[in-house]
Amino acid sequence: MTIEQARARDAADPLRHLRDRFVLPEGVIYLDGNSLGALPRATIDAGRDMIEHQWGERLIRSWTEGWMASPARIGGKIARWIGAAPEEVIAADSVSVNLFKFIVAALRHDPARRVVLSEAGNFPTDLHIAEGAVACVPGASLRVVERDALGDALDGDVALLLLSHVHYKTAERFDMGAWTRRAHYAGALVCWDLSHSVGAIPVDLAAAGADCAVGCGYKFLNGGPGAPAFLYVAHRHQAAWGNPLSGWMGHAEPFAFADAYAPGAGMERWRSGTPSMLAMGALEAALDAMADVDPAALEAKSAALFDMFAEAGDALGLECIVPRKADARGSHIAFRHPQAEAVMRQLIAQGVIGDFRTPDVLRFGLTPAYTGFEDIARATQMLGALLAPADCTAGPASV
Ligand SMILES: Cc1ncc(COP(=O)(O)O)c(C=O)c1O
Ligand SMILES: Nc1c(O)cccc1C(=O)C[C@H](N)C(=O)O
Repeated sequence: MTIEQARARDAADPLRHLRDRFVLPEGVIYLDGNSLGALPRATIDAGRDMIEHQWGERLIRSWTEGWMASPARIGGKIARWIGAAPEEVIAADSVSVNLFKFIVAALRHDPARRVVLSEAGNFPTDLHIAEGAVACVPGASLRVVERDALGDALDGDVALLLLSHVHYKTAERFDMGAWTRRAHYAGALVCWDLSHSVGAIPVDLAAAGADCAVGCGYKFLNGGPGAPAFLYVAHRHQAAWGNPLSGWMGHAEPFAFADAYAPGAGMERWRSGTPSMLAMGALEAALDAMADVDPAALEAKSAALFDMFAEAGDALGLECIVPRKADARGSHIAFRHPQAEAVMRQLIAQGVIGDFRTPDVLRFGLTPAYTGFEDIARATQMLGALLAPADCTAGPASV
């Protein structure tokens, strides 16, 4: 596709106006929103208000003027992105910390089952945290198997199946409904890590019958570096499950300053310590900036961006490691290339920001809210120029 054709597609894109809601630096084609989302313009003013007014002027009064309620309020704003009811979601801590909470909670919930099952090659923190969490629970162990062996490994010992909805490297998407049903049939609970799906493709935890989920605030939700993550617990489990990181902010009455812990109602118990309010404010501003956007429209745009990139990749002879079927993948494209690291370094030096993932993967995030067709046309042209073998037959540029 020529640059002119790509521009025409951008002009016809019903989501094109969303791009203006983000700060996108001149001279940069940003294809890494699946790692760190771009800065929403609204976050700048919200950050100023948070610092100058809420912190600077209102000082400690802000805790009762909105800060204490913000994890649940923000959770309620995330709910629409994941097919949850507002009171099933809360913003808190990091994905890593929240995974720990759920793994220990699930193991405690059913003492007859001692195994946490996950996929080999899952995002490292999921496996590392699971390794640490099972070590805290007597008799528990972690079972890690290849994707095609998950079904057989889902036996009567499994307490929790821990899966990333979209794989961070290959973008493969699990069929959430089918795998949740399989886990339930085996008597296990499921925890979905939504880090690479939330904010880019529709997620429907309720329709899938999911038990619990965690997700990231700084990728497609654009909440800023180190943004708070979130937790989801289905209504039906909320009363019975407990947070092993039982900090005072998750207490039923934090300001009763009691010695003994009593869990807060609903999702409140999944809080642990004091939230970072500057980070909460940035995440909330980002969610508000996208509150009118339909996740299905984002998915359709993501698919169109993917197809354009994949076609260009085919023409360059690149090996795409992401499924071609739109409903079997997330919102990035990735190629295997023997010189992936060097190629990505050069691309970044030229202003095309994707990333390299070991050992040989070139990865490009497609953030439907702000990535344009012209971005893809230019990025793939630059990629093609880098990959083209040096033309030894050509003479000097001028004679
Ligand atoms: C699937 C997945 N889970 C978790 C994380 C990150 O966890 P944390 O926010 O705790 O660093 C990432 C990316 O960093 C991820 O891709
Ligand atoms: N969280 C990150 C960070 O603090 C530094 C660099 C990258 C990240 C990431 O988010 C990595 C990302 N989850 C990935 O899919 O590779």
